[in-house]
Amino acid sequence: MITNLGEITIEDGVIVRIDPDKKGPLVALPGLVDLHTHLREPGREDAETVESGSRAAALGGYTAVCAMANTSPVADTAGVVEQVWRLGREAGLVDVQPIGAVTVGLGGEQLAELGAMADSAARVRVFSDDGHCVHDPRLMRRALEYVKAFDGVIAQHAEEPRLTTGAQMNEGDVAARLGLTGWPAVAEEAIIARDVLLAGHVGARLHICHVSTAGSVELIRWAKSKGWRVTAEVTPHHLLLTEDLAVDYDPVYKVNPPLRTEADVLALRRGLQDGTIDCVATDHAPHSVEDKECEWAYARPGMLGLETALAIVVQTMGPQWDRIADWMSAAPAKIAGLAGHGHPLQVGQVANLTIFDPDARWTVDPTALASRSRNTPYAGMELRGRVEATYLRGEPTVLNGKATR
Ligand SMILES: NC(=O)N[C@@H](CC(=O)O)C(=O)O
Ligand SMILES: [Zn+2]
Ligand SMILES: [Zn+2]
Repeated sequence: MITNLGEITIEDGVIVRIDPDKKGPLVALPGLVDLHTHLREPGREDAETVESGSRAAALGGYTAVCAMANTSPVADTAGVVEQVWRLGREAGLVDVQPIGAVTVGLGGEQLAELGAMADSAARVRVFSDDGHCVHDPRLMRRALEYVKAFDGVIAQHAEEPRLTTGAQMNEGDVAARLGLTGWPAVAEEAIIARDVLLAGHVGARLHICHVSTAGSVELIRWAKSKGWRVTAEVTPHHLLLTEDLAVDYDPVYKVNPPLRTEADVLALRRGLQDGTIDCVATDHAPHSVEDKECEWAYARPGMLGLETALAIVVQTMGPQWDRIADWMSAAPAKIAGLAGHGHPLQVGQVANLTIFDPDARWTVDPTALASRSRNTPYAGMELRGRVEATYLRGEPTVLNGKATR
């Protein structure tokens, strides 16, 4: 089959020709890769399934997503990660790469069978207790030592739980005014400081999930200057939104780590621009209506991200297409060790790609999203730029802004 996308020609799933003079107004990017997605299956299929989340991902321009382990049962054995991997293949909309839990049941007490997950059909290379912090420093050290043997990586949700008990939003003036318990920046920074030291000591790879504070950016910059193998991600929402949105107690803005201050947002953008932060990851966190549309204190933290990520990154960082290809495709593919993803658009490469219309305007309608949940913080917002088409190994998963299956 030969497909002609303006300047790019695909044949049998491979890019066979690029004619720069045929370049039109649309932007072609390598298929996006999300390092941090919650697909909720098994266990919370009411909020999302591998299939619905895969469709949301394809519509957002993704060709691969890494599925977080905080499912029920937890993805802490070869059996569960293989199940998620198989469900991803059946859905066939994106490559679903399971992340394995670091500890049994995310309990933080006993290492999970990391080697068995690595050797399974799912070939797990990224391990995370996301949702929870691997709190015990000795266990963290052992996890880093263990994955070093097969060049795996520990992705840490950096949150010192003793400093965030009962926390509801960023600690500061706004929380004080609203009467909500604060989640201080130091709770994130203290764990990052500890873990970059551990990663340096062990010589293993550490990845920091959803970096949210200016101080965290400084610590990661310092760790990288030491030559330690540390990478980091930022979410689209932490690049745009601030704590002030909590004023009306709308729990759609409740998220972990919390939305921070304008100064943090600007530091995160600078950190991404100067390479301190390696990539953008969505932390797509679907939650059911019961879990989300209730009082702030009872609502689960988390927001949708897959279908809006690219437009938000273009809005916050500008149309720097080569950098965006790095932040949202090459860098996350490299961190996750995903062969066949993240390569530049060149003749001879597998045709995983995204066609983006930078001028299309659309209004986010939570009920029109492919996700089974509707907890988007961008409801009613007009966004500029939309994914027109997504190709996975040359096959369209999205055409004219609609999923093909
Ligand atoms: N980000 C969130 O607020 N929630 C995530 C967990 C997490 O990423 O820590 C979830 O699983 O809902
Ligand atoms: Zn997390
Ligand atoms: Zn998460």
